Amino acid sequence: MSIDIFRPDALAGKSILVTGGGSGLGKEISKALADRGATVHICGRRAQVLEAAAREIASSDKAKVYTHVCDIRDADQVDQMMEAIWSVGPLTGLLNNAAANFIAPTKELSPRGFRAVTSTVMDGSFHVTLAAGKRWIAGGLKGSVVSNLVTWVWTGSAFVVPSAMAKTALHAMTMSLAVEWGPYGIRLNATAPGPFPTESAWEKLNPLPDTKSSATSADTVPMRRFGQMRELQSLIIFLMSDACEYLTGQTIAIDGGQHLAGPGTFADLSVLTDEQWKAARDAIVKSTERDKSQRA
Ligand SMILES: CCCCCCCCC/C=C/C(=O)SCCNC(=O)CCNC(=O)[C@H](O)C(C)(C)COP(=O)(O)OP(=O)(O)OC[C@H]1O[C@@H](n2cnc3c(N)ncnc32)[C@H](O)[C@@H]1OP(=O)(O)O
Ligand SMILES: NC(=O)C1=CN([C@@H]2O[C@H](COP(=O)(O)OP(=O)(O)OC[C@H]3O[C@@H](n4cnc5c(N)ncnc54)[C@H](OP(=O)(O)O)[C@@H]3O)[C@@H](O)[C@H]2O)C=CC1
Repeated sequence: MSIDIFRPDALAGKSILVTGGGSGLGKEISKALADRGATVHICGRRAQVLEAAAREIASSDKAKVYTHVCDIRDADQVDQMMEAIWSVGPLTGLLNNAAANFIAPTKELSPRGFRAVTSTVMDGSFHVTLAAGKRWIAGGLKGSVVSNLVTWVWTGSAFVVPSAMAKTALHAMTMSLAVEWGPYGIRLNATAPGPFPTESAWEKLNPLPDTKSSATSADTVPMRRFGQMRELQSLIIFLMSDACEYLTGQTIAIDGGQHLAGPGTFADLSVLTDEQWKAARDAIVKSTERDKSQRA
């Protein structure tokens, strides 16, 4: 059956858990999933934040929204949450979105600081993926896992080393389980957003008003702007729908080309004027003509 992902009910019959769905990108994506007819489960550690988010998510549609207070670092809590979810009905999709991060010089990180990030991003996402996956396999059900990663899985990043390490581990999980669980009809993909400003991420990654990193600047994005929520929402709807079930094991960048425009490329030349390009060409031609004049 072909699915038009632009149909308002493209996700009717779907049930999707969004970890960290109480704030930021998770909340906005949850709204879009509910809007397309999915039942949405959100989890996080703060009950009040989740309740407020659930009201917002449900207001955009009649879809059902369930909240779960759960620290995904604790595998037992994750298993209890998954039991509660399955008592309502099995999931069809999981968005690994919950994360922890802050900028810090790596030489200053304590073991607990390192674990605060990696245990949330890597261990936590693995716990939730495993808890969903083993239930899908036992029940003979298909499933779609999408993990919200970052382009540092390809480039690495200074000053956010635990996050870069843990997100890269999930990139490896995505490729590995796509193969191991493909025969069960379980797909794993990931998104790697560029800068989509959210309150919490910007407080932790852009804390100094006068020391802005190029990572959080729109100027470094070839498209010269931040990402818009609806763009990320559309990609996740697509990955959670039945529109392209042959797509698995992929991490898809949605960053306006930012990670391809690094200082080792000529990306910065996009500021040259036509006159400067003409001068550059003249200089190159002169160099070539000198070379030619020396040929036999
Ligand atoms: C491509 C480009 C795209 C553009 C840019 C965007 C790229 C986005 C990519 C990814 C973005 C995100 O993930 S943004 C996600 C942002 N959201 C969050 O982080 C929400 C969750 N965060 C949290 O809960 C907290 O901030 C966090 C500290 C991480 C964990 O809280 P906990 O209560 O578990 O931990 P705590 O007990 O407070 O602290 C644990 C230890 O961590 C240390 N610690 C805490 N903050 C510290 C700090 N700033 N510097 C050093 N160390 C720190 C403490 O001193 C403790 O160590 P000891 O002193 O030894 O005890
Ligand atoms: N914003 C951006 O530009 C980009 C974001 N991303 C990724 O998108 C995702 C969302 O980021 P963003 O919305 O900006 O950040 P937020 O801080 O708003 O979202 C993180 C969410 O994770 C939850 N969370 C954190 N730790 C745990 C835990 N141990 N157990 C359960 N839930 C937890 C938080 O809720 P609570 O504190 O209540 O537990 C919060 O709702 C992250 O994976 C991030 O790496 C990637 C690239 C760019």
